[in-house]
Amino acid sequence: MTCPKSDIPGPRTWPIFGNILLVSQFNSTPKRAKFVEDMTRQYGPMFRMFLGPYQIVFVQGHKHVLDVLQKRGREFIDRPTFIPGIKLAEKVKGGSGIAFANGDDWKGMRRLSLQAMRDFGIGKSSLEENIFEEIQNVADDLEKINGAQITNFKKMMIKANCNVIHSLIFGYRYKHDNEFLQKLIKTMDNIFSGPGPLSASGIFPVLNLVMKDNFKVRKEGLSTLKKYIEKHITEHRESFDQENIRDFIDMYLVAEKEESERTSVLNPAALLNSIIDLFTAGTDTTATTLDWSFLWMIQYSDVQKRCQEEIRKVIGPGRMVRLSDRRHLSYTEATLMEIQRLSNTANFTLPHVAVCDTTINGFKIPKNTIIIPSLISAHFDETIWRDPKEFNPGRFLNKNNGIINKEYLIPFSLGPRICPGESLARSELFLVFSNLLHRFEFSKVNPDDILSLEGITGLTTTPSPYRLKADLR
Ligand code: HEM
Repeated sequence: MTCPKSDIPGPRTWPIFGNILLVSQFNSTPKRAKFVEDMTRQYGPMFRMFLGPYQIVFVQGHKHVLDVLQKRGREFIDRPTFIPGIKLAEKVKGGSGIAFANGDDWKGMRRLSLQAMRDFGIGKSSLEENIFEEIQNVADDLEKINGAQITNFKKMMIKANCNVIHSLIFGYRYKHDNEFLQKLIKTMDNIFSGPGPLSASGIFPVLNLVMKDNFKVRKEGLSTLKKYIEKHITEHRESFDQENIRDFIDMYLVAEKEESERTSVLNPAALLNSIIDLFTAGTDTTATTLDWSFLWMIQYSDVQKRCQEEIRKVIGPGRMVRLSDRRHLSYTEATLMEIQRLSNTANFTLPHVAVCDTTINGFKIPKNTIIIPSLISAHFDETIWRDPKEFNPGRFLNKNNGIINKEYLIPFSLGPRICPGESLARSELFLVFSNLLHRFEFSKVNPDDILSLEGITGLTTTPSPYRLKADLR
């Protein structure tokens, strides 16, 4: 047995501050992947930085990411709720929900949200019907402007996704031109525009004066969303009928009743914060992935044509593509997989933390070390993928047109903290993508338009601004 190596490579640290400027740069740069690439060139694929007293270790490459998230996922299961960036955000919210909760609180609300997605969503026709309604609304809008330039396609996708989650949680949707829907989306934008969990100004508040870490905007966004959710919870309590469970809130009310005799982890603050998490984690991620999808399709029109040809053959004219068609639409499925591999809407997972003294790749990892597994590094790992930077849906297909290499694609992370919205997101991605391709031809506004396929990082990684047009087929 070899002794663990003690010092993980990393930049020189300063007393008290550690590497605060570098961590801030990581936190706020629109080119996060490039920042990590540069650090990797200097220090190797596993490197560390210090945010004040807190050590942050970046883990890269498929093998080590898999080890940390899945094989030994229990050793890195928690979130670093002790760091000020998270503490502050939780204080504004007034408690924790799912994404930044640990222990029994996390387990209780995560279980309930998974159950909600099972009961109201995945595999149930009601979810499919909800998504169809959203697709119809988007298609109507596209038809109205048939062939005209669209500069903010994501906005259309956000409305649709926001409604799907809204129906799941509150039991109803908005028309796409409804003023409340616009306000809700703006509120979520404000929440996303705030600093990430590794914010340095969370540790040294004086930095708020010089940094762009805008807690104020996030605070206002969270407080507006809280009021909105509270109003719905009150209305649900008043109209609750055990025989007619309408949505996630009703499901919580049932669980609350059943558990009230015992010590329960379910409480109104946990419900409120879990709804905030489902909303914020679920809307932007899926919409951004769809935004990426159509960008790839106008760049690779040959792939678009092949998907459309497959859909035409399997579905024919006159009906929508359904989830049950997925297994017959392998090329379309493989295309979506390749889009997710290259787009990396989430470049990294949320921060994890070592719950005990342990090791990664032979390096000593003391308890409470913050771990940032890189999903993008696993998707570009040359030991797994041939020509990883190339767009090639064929890498997910065998010669019989069957799906392969699924296990290496990890946009939703892996292990105990794997995204609980994965099935919902995959259903939405497939239905929206295939049905819109079935009805419209997407293309560059001008064939000479040069598209950037480099992402801009905020809390998610979005495409650089682009324009496209959609013509009825
Ligand atoms: C394409 C869409 C999506 C992508 C790429 C995505 C990706 C991720 C990733 C990478 C994580 C972090 C996992 C980790 O830290 O190891 C995560 C967590 C999470 N996601 Fe998603 N997600 C998507 C859609 C959704 C949807 C639709 C929902 C809910 C309706 C959702 C809810 C959550 C929640 C609540 C967490 C925190 C889980 C926990 O801490 O236990 N996500 N997601």
